[in-house]
Amino acid sequence: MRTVIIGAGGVGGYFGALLASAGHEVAFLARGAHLDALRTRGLRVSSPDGDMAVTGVRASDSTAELGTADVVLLCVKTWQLDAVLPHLKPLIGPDTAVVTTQNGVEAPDAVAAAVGREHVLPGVARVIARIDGPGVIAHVGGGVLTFAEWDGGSSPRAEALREAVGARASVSPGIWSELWAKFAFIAPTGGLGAVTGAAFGELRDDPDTRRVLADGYAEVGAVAAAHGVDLGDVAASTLAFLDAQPEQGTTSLQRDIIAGLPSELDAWTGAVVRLGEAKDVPTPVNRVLWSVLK
Ligand SMILES: NC(=O)C1=CN([C@@H]2O[C@H](COP(=O)(O)OP(=O)(O)OC[C@H]3O[C@@H](n4cnc5c(N)ncnc54)[C@H](OP(=O)(O)O)[C@@H]3O)[C@@H](O)[C@H]2O)C=CC1
Ligand SMILES: CC(C)(CO)C(=O)C(=O)O
Repeated sequence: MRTVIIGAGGVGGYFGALLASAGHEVAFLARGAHLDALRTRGLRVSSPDGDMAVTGVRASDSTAELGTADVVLLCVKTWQLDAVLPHLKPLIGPDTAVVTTQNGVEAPDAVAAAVGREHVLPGVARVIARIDGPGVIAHVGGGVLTFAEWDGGSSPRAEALREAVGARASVSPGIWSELWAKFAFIAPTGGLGAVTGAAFGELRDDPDTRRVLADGYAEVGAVAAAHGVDLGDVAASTLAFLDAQPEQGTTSLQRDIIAGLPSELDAWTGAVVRLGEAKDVPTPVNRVLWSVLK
């Protein structure tokens, strides 16, 4: 299988290294010092599951140099998508699958507008990984890529990708519920975490912030329902998920905002408000978080 990874960061570097280590042909779109390091020293991933080192890496800052792919793993941040999408065309053959990994629920539509819906496999990345220096990725935990065809079905190309990634991949008929369920967790938790600076443990233990989170999760559930996705008692299930996370855990949104870096706020909290407005669903908790953070 020929895979092109768009964005060799935490997600792209980790899953790219997994595929390359399993003997698949992998090429990376990268830039700057990271690109130089990939070309000269290769890609290294430190991981509690065992380190990976990929040498002889094919990498470029131009998709035109990478050629068509069976699978494109799209691994840039949401705010970097607009710049990348017009450059996907050289990678797309008749049956190419573009798998989205972005947090939030809007990336599949944005990619479909650029390359055609028939090429898009909505995906969810459950991993904690980050760039630790040029050519180096730190994998902290998790590591499962879930995806499906647009309608939740499987296909020969989805099965081929599942086999290529191995135990760390699954094809899910509930891919849209999975995307929305993760969204229900990250947007309110990320927003409240960014406003307070508190980690998961403190947010869930304080009865007041716990209540704010429960209300924020329920709002995303109502927005999801209005968009045709039933998340059930999402406040209860998402609080249970939060309770199982490490006490010191935080979201990337919180870390990026507090560090003064560009963030995915628009695709997380902003999207809750926007998608709620589109269906006349009030989202007061998320709206306050959005108003403060933007
Ligand atoms: N990291 C994680 O653990 C998880 C992340 N996600 C989601 O996955 C997505 C990717 O996140 P993550 O992997 O953390 O992001 P990273 O910032 O680690 O990686 C993105 C990479 O793409 C590169 N890139 C962006 N635009 C271009 C371009 N035009 N040309 C070449 N390279 C480019 C960036 O380079 P540069 O640094 O130069 O901009 C960077 O190396 C996000 O939507 C995130 O929410 C989901 C689950 C977990
Ligand atoms: C689920 C979580 C919190 C794990 O890193 C995440 O996806 C993020 O922070 O972007």
